[in-house]
Amino acid sequence: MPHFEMLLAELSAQFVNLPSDRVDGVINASLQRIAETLGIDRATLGEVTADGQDGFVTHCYAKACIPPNKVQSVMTEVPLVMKTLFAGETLIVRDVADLEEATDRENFLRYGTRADLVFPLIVGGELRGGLAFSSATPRDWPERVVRGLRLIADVFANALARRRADQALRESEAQMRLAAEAAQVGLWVWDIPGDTLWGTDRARTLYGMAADAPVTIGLFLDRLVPEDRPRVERAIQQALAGGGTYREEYRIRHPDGQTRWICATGQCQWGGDGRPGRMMGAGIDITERKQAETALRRALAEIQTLKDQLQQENVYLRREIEEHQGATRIASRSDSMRRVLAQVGQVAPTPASVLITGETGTGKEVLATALHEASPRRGRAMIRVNCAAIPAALIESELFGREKGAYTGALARQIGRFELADGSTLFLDEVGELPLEAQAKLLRVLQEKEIERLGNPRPIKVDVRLIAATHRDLAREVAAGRFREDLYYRLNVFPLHLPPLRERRDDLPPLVESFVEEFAKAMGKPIEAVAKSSLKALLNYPWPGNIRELRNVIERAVILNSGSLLRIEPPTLAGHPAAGSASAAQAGPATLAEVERSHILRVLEATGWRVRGAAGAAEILGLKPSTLESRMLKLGIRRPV
Ligand SMILES: Nc1ncnc2c1ncn2[C@@H]1O[C@H](COP(=O)(O)OP(=O)(O)OP(=O)(O)O)[C@@H](O)[C@H]1O
Repeated sequence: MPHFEMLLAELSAQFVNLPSDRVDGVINASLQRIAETLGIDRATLGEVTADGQDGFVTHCYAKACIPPNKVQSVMTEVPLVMKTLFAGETLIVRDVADLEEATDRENFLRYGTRADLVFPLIVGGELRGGLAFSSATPRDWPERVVRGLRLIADVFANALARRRADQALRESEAQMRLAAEAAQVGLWVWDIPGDTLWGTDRARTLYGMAADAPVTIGLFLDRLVPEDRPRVERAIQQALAGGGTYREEYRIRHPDGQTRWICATGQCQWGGDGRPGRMMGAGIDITERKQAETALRRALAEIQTLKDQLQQENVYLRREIEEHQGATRIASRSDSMRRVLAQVGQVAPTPASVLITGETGTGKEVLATALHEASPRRGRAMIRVNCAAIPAALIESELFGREKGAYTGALARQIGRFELADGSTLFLDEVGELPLEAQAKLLRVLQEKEIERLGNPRPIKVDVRLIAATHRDLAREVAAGRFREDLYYRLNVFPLHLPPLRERRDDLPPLVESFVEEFAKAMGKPIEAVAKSSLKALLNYPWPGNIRELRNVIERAVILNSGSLLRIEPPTLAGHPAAGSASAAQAGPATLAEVERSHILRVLEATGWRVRGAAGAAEILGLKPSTLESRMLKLGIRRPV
């Protein structure tokens, strides 16, 4: 074989299985060998840009007599060459001086070229570049040389195409890796016949595998939490048996003892022999999601339990209320009470706020209960708050609730009474005792129909019907600056006044009858009637403690009575606490409430009715002033006027 053809055969052989990172070097060396063999001054390879619009020199060999070709834009510098190449043809120029195309001619001469041979580099029908052989003097290009160089041009074109494809693959692999890393996805490939598992760094971290240690499927299975293992093995078997895909969530126990939840997906690939060749897949750490799910499930279970409890409590409370109501059914016969009850009938179906006024013990709470029970909200329990019994500092959190940590000592979240009463009725007893700041908040709730828990400015909508009660003359309290006028008007939309018992003596007989029946039944006493003289005495007594006092008197009488006729002694006015000289001994055996009342009275008298401060009644009794005040209210103790 002639020398040139042998060279071409040798060069072509070098490109077989040539790693892509060596292609450039071998092309450069080949260009030099060809140029030297054929006595050519310069050999240049240019590649078309990715958009196919231009080209630039990428490989070049030049002898000393001719400078390397520095063409930057082949489109503008050698348009004729490019036109020929795009047509898929070879440009053969014996003497550049004969070229008609001036641009090409001038630029060829500028680069010291007098003769040129240019081959298109075509892959898959697409022009990828050009291979040019140049001479500093005019020369002929024999057919044998042209044929041989065209062959080598094809070899170069294919090598460059392979290098490009390799590069693109590597880039896309790098991008995928980057994306997988960014998404914290671990990629793995299981070579099934060789039983080796390859994984990205992330995958190794996920599965707790050392960076360089070889991994087999057995090692992976050993890492599984034992209860998850059979399920994962089954899923792998199914994928290998033909299912193809695999998706499982399982726990991996790391060598350092920690357990992580992993979600893995995989795809099986079969080899030419029809057997599973490899499985490729990805895994992500879902520990946090799983923990959140568990916490949510636990919370839901807790909510369910609480809901059940609440339902039970509700049933219990309703029964309690019904029983309680049975005992305090409103006994009345007087015209004034009938009028009040008629008003209750009118206002009950509406959502209007109601203000009940009346002396202590006249039955304000009983009336509020009756109103709620006659309203469309009767299906839910009425929520009660005694404003006098709650220390001023706590009243707001009691009414509106508070978030955990709203203030020092607020250890848990507290639902306020307004929220509890949502959809029902809130009974604010002793509303006149509400501190001014709490009054302002109450007014806002009534206007906006939403509350804000302490420590959380997010408003919560509530639908609450308000019934307020007070033994005070609120108009006077407003005048004295102790009660907000605007709140007073808001509450006083529908006022109900309960007259004292002394002004509705007609109610006394039914009340006596009702209490006697209640206590006789509760104590198992066979009482059939009340002595007429007793009834007369009761009617003559002014009842400063109102119905509560009457009830206590009857309770005591039933306790003391033996036989079927009940004798009731009304308290002597002189001995009445409100008269200021209580004497338990004088009144004979007394109920606990009476003993408590007379003791409080004695202390109050001794302190000149001073409740608060050093040596005040509260301090002597070892009670908080607010507690003492609320007890005084309950027991009907008032400073004599
Ligand atoms: N009309 C009535 N029929 C039967 N019992 C009544 C009636 N009115 C009041 N009572 C009873 O009298 C007692 C005092 O009533 P209640 O607590 O409703 O009064 P109050 O005006 O709210 O008192 P305070 O102002 O001290 O809170 C309760 O035991 C209640 O059951």
